[in-house]
Amino acid sequence: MARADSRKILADLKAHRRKGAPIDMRRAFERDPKRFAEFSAKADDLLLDYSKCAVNTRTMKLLAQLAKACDVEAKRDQMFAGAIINSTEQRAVLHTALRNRANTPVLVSGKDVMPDVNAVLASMAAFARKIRKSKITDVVNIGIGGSDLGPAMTTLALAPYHDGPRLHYVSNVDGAHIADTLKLLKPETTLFLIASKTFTTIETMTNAQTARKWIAEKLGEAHVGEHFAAISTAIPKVKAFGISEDRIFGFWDWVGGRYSIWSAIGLPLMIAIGPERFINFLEGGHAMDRHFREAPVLENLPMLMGLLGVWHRNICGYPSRAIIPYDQRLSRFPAYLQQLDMESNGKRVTKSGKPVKGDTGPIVWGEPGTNGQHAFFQLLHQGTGIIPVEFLIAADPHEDKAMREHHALLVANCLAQSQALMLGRTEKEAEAQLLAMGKSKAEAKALAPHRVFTGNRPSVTLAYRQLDPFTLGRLIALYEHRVFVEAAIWNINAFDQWGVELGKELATGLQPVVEGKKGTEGLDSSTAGLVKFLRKLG
Ligand SMILES: O=P(O)(O)OC[C@H]1O[C@](O)(CO)[C@@H](O)[C@@H]1O
Repeated sequence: MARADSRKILADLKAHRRKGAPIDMRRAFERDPKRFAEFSAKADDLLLDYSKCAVNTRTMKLLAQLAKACDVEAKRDQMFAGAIINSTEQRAVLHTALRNRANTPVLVSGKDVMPDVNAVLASMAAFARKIRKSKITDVVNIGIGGSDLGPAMTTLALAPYHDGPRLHYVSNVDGAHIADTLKLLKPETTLFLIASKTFTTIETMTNAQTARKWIAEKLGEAHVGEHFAAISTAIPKVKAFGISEDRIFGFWDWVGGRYSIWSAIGLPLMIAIGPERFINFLEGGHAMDRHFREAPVLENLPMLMGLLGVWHRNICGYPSRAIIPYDQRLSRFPAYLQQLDMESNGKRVTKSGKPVKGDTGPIVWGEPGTNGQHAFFQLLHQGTGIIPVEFLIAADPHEDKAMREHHALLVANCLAQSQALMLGRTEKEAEAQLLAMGKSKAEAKALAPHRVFTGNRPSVTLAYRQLDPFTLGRLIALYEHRVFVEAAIWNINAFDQWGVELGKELATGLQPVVEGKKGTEGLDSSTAGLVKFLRKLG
């Protein structure tokens, strides 16, 4: 089908919503005891419950038609086949090859990439084993964006499996970050991993030079080599920094930074949890790839999440979505998804450079539950706008039986929040409750509006057995593919990030002005005023 069909389906979806699809969820649940069964799907033991979204059978049928009209399945197959789908950079997009545990050939310009993928994985494993057995007690990953968020988030998520040296992550160019980290370390037992796809990112290079100076000052220049290793696609630049070839772990231009946790960028995680568990993590990603390629659209978790994302963004007009893991170890997952989602789909032109009609990526944000409940949930429940929520919850915690009470409370809270968003509380119910609490009729009437919850607010819940390496791999791949599905429908390129360039260029120009080596002439008066103010106080 052509894109004209997709415009027609979008119009049908809008009409369908206007004319009152389900859409009172409370009543829909009362009427249909099978609602959960109809509007949930599983990939093995990973469950997506989307019955608490205001959709019905026709909504899902129209959304499936939209996926067809936008050729989502064909585009997916092109990605897996190594087609040049990152059109502005003329690159294939093959992070899936990095976790291709079936080891089937994956061709880029006619060449199978799997032998190189396997070779890097083997050298990472040998290095990780060596470090895990060595005197190294602390490993510091210096990187930013995709060269930081993935390993940092996964190291925290897999804390129960962490039996290697301590891991530290330094990303910010703010000297406070590396200074506070170095204070915790002994140079003799510290290894620095410099992680940068391009090996030009100014934050990473500045931190790397500071770390290099620290080692040289404390141990002598001759010892620098043994305390550094690097992860990059730019091997000559790494060598010029002074890191020997046997300590460089490469990857390829067909791996985007925010999709690179599966590559050598995952080395710190591998050092933390060991190569075998890292392979389990890759296997999880691969299992989700198979599900994405094989499951029919309405049983396919990434397709469903992508389609619901489009429903909420384009049909319902919700500008943001909240990610709330009821899993403390996923506390950096929302930050990780911010880069994955917003750097991929924060685009205003289509693949052919024309302005997009309608909206693209929403604002993604979140915090772990239950903490968020005591901070911003007020707005989720009673604010004037609607924000779809994505809850994540494990069935089986790692903590021992003595702490089961914690988990029961965690689960109860997670389920209660999605229930409250959906059910709400009417004014009549609020009044009745106040009367039962002993308030007078007049008091109940006055207070009731403050205690009303409009309800009918959408959420999905992702439930899994346990946050182990395999499941974490599945969850990350699920979100990657959801971003892909949305981009395919919006017809945008999810794999470039030109939007980060302008600020970088301007910062380079401003650095000498801030340092006082250049005057403020020609700058806008706000920037000039701020420079002067900061220079005076600094
Ligand atoms: O790994 P590099 O090349 O240092 O880049 C770090 C990050 O910077 C970005 O290019 C954005 O500035 C991200 O896409 C990337 O993950």
